[in-house]
Amino acid sequence: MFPKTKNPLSNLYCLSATLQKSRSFGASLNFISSAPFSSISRPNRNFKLQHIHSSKSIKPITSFYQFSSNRLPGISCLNLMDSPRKIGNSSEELESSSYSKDSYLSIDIPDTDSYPQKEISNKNNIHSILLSLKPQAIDPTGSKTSGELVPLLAGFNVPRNDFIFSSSLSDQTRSYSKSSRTSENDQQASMNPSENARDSIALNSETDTNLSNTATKTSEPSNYTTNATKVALIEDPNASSKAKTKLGEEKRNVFSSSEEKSMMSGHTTMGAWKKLILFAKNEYKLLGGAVCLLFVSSTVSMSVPFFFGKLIDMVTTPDFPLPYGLTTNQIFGGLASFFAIGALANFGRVYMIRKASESMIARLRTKIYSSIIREDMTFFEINRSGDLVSRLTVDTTIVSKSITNNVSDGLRSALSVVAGLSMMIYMSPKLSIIMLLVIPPIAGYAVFYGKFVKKITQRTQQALGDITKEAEERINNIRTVQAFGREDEETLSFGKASNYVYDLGKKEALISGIFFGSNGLIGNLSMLLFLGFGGKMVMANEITIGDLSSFMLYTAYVGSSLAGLSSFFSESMKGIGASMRLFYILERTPKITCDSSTEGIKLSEYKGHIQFENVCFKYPSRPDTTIFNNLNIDIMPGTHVAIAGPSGKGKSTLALLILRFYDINSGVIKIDGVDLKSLNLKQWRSNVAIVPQEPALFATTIKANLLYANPNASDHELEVALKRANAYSFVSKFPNGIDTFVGERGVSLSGGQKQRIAIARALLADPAVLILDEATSALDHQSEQSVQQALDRLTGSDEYDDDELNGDDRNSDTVLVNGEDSVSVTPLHVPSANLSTKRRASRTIITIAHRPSTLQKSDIVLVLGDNGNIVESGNYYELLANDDGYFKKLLSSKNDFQTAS
Ligand SMILES: Nc1ncnc2c1ncn2[C@@H]1O[C@H](COP(=O)(O)OP(=O)(O)OP(=O)(O)O)[C@@H](O)[C@H]1O
Repeated sequence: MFPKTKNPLSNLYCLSATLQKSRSFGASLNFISSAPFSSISRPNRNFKLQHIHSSKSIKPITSFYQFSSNRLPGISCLNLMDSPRKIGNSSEELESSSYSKDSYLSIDIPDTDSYPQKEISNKNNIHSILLSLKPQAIDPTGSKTSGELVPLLAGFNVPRNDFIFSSSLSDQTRSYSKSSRTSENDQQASMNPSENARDSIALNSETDTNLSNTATKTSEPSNYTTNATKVALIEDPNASSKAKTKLGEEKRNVFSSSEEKSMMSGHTTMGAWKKLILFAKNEYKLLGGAVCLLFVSSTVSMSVPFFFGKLIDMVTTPDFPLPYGLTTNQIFGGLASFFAIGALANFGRVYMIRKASESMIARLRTKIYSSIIREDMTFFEINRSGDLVSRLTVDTTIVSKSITNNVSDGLRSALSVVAGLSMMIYMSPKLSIIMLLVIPPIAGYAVFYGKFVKKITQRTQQALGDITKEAEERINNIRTVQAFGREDEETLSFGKASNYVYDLGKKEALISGIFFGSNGLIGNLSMLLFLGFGGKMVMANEITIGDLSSFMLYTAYVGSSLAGLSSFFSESMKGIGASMRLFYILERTPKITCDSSTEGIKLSEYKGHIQFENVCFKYPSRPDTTIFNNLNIDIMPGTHVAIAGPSGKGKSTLALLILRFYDINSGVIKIDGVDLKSLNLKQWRSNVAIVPQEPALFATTIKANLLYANPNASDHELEVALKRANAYSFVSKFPNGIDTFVGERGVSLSGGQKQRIAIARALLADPAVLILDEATSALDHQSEQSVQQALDRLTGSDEYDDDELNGDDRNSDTVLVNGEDSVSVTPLHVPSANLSTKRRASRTIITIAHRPSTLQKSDIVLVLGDNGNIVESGNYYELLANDDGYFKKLLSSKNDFQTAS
C-alpha cells in the first residue's frame, strides 16, 4: 500500500516526469506520480534544470527547459524554448493535447534530431525530472492524500498491497514509473486545476555543484524540505555508474541511522575491546588452553633457527664438538621429535581457537537475533531487515574471529618477535642494532594502517549491509520488480552499490599493498644489511657461519611476525569496526518490551473491554503528523465494533495501538479498566489476534503456520479451524494437504487462500479480542464472499454450529471460491464439544472495514474523521439514515470507500 500522508502545511506536490526517448516522437514526458512538498506556495519563478554531461561536469540547461505557469493553472508546464518546432511552448497546445482531457499528462517533445547537437547529447542522459504541482490541480476538493494521488496520477492500478520499496516516496515513484505509459491507461484521474493556483507553483531551483551529479538544490532551502531539494535529473541507466545519487551519498555513512550514530559515537576502541573480552568469557577455558599450547609451539618454532645454525656449523666444521656425547643421528632424531611436539601443540592451538571462534559466533548471533526480535517498531522503521541480517551474519563472524583467531595469531606473532629479537641480541648484539632501527618505522606504519583499516571496515560493513538489504528487499518482491520491468535498473543500482564496496575494497587493497610491499622491502633490505655486516663479522671470526645463518633466519621470522602483528592490529580494528554495529543492537533498549512474562499486571481473564481516553498519537518517525487527537472510544466486551473512515485516517493505527506496538503521546488506553502500559504485554498480546490487511505467512507448511498461533493445537483442532475459515476445502485438495509448503510469505497461495489461512490461525489463538483489518480488501468478489463467510463465523454473525463440522458440513466445501473448490471433500467427524469448550463465550471483535456488508453486521460503527477523532458513531442503519452525516457521504464517495456490498 502506498504510504498515505497529507501534511496540512504541504500545499505543493511533486510531479515526477519521466523523459524517455521514443523512436517515433523523439522524447516524451510522462507525468507519473506525486509526492508531497512541505512548502508554502511561492511566486512564479523560473525553474532551472541542470544536466549532467557524461564527463560529469554540471551544466545548467535553463535555455532548454523552462517552467511557465501563466496559462496552466496549478501546474508548472514545460516549455521548449530553443526548439525549432516549439511543441508544447504554448499552454493552449498542452491543454488541448493532453492536460485537460486526460487524467495524466503526456507531453510530446519533438524529435531530438531537431535540436542542436549539444543539446541532444545533454538530453541523452536525462532520465527523469520532477516538476511541482499544486494539489488543487489534481485534487480540487483537497480531500485526497498523497497516497491516493499517486495511483491517480500514475494511471495504473496500484494493488492495495502493492510493494513499496523503502526509499522516499518521491524516489519510489520516480524509479518505479512505467515510463512509456499512454493516457489510455489512466481511467481514474481527473484534474480540475483551479485558476487561483496559477502563480504559485514554480520552484526556483539552482545548480548546486556540490551535490551529487544527479541532484539540484533549491536556492532557498529554508522553504523546502529535503524532498523538495531533490528536484532532480536522474541519469540514464546507461550513464556512468560513478555518478553518486543521494542514496550513494548515504552509503558513505558509517552508521545506518542518526540514532545509531548518537548511541555509538562515544564508543572508544579500548571500551569495545573490554566489552569483547568480557563477552568471550564462555570461551576463556578454550582460549586459555590455546594460549598455553601457543607457548609450546612458539618455543619450538623459535628454536628452529638456533638449531639450524648449530647444525650448519656441525656439518661444515669437521671437528665440531657434539653436545652431551650424542651422535649426529641422535641429534637429528631428537630434533625431529622436538618438532613433532611443536606440531602437536600447534594442532591443539588451532583446534581450540577455531572451536572458541565458532562457539562465540554462534553465541553472538543468537544474542543479536534475540535482541533484534525484541526491538520495538521504531527500530524496524529505522533499520532495514537486510542490514540487520548482514549484522547477524557477517559482522558477528568478523567480530568473533577478531578476538579468537586473530588474537591467537597476534599473540604468536608477538611471542615470535620477542623471542626472535632476544635470540638475535643473545647471538650478536652488534648485528641486532640494525634490526632495532627497522622496527619503529614499521610499527608506526602498522598503527596508521590499522586505524585506516578500522575506518574502512566500518564503511565496508555498512555498505555490505546496504547491498544486502537492497538485494533482499528486491528479491523478496521480485514480482513487483519484474512486473515493472525494472530488472536492468535494479541490476544497475545494485551494481552501483556493489561498486561502492569495490571502491572501498580498492582503497584498502592499495593501502595494504603499499603496507605489505614496503614491509617486504624493508625486510629484504635488512637482510642485505645483515649479510653485508654479518659477512664481514664472519670473516673477522666474530661469529660463525651457523650463527649468521641463524641470525638471518631469525630476521625472517621476526620480519614475518612483525607483518603478522600489523595484520593482527588491522584485523582487530576490523573487528572493532564491526563490533560497533553489534553493540548498537545489543545496547539499544527497546521503548516497548514484550519480553518478560512476569513484568506488569497479569489479569486472570481478559474480557475485552477497550477504552481510549483522550488519546493523542503521532508516529515517532513522523512527529509532525497527528494521527489521533484526543480520541475517545469505549468498546464494550463482547461487542463487534466496525471502524470506518477514509483511507489514511488511522484505522490500522488503532489496531497497532491496541497491540501496543507504539506508545501513545498522551491520554490512556485501558484494557478491562487497566492502563495498557502497566499490563503484562506478553499476556495481553496472547489474548489478541489480528488478521492483517496483508496476511503474513511463514515459508513453511500450512500446518506449521497454523501452529504458530497455538503450538499445542491438535490435528483435529487444526482441521476445525480450517473449516471455520473456509479453508479446509482448498487445503485438502493440495497433494500434501495441510503439510503443503506455502512458499516465502505464502507466495504459492492466492490472496484469498492466504487470508483464510490467516483467519484459521487467528481462530486457533482463541483470542479475547479479535482484530480484522480489512481482511477482505485484496480479494475479488468470490474470494471475498468466501473469506467473509469465514469472518462471519468468527464474528458470530453467521449462525454456525459446531455440529455442522460433523459430517454434513455445510461450510460449503464444495462451492468455494474461484471455481477451484468444486470437488467435494470427505467430511470430517469432529466432536463439537471439543472445540466448543475452547471457544470463548464472547469475544470483542474490531473490524476495520470498507464494505457495507461487513459494517452492517457490526453492533456499532465508529467513523474516524479528518481531525484524528471519531466524528460519528452508531448502528450502520442509523448512520446511513442521516443524509448530512459524514458516514453517508463517505459511503457515497466511491474513491474513498468501497461501496460494493
Ligand atoms: N509506521 C508509520 N510511520 C509513520 N507514519 C505512518 C506509519 N504507518 C502509517 N502511517 C501514517 O499514519 C496514517 C494512518 O495510517 P493507517 O494505516 O492507520 O490508515 P488507515 O486508516 O488504516 O488507511 P487505509 O484505509 O488506507 O488502510 C497515514 O497517514 C500513514 O501514512
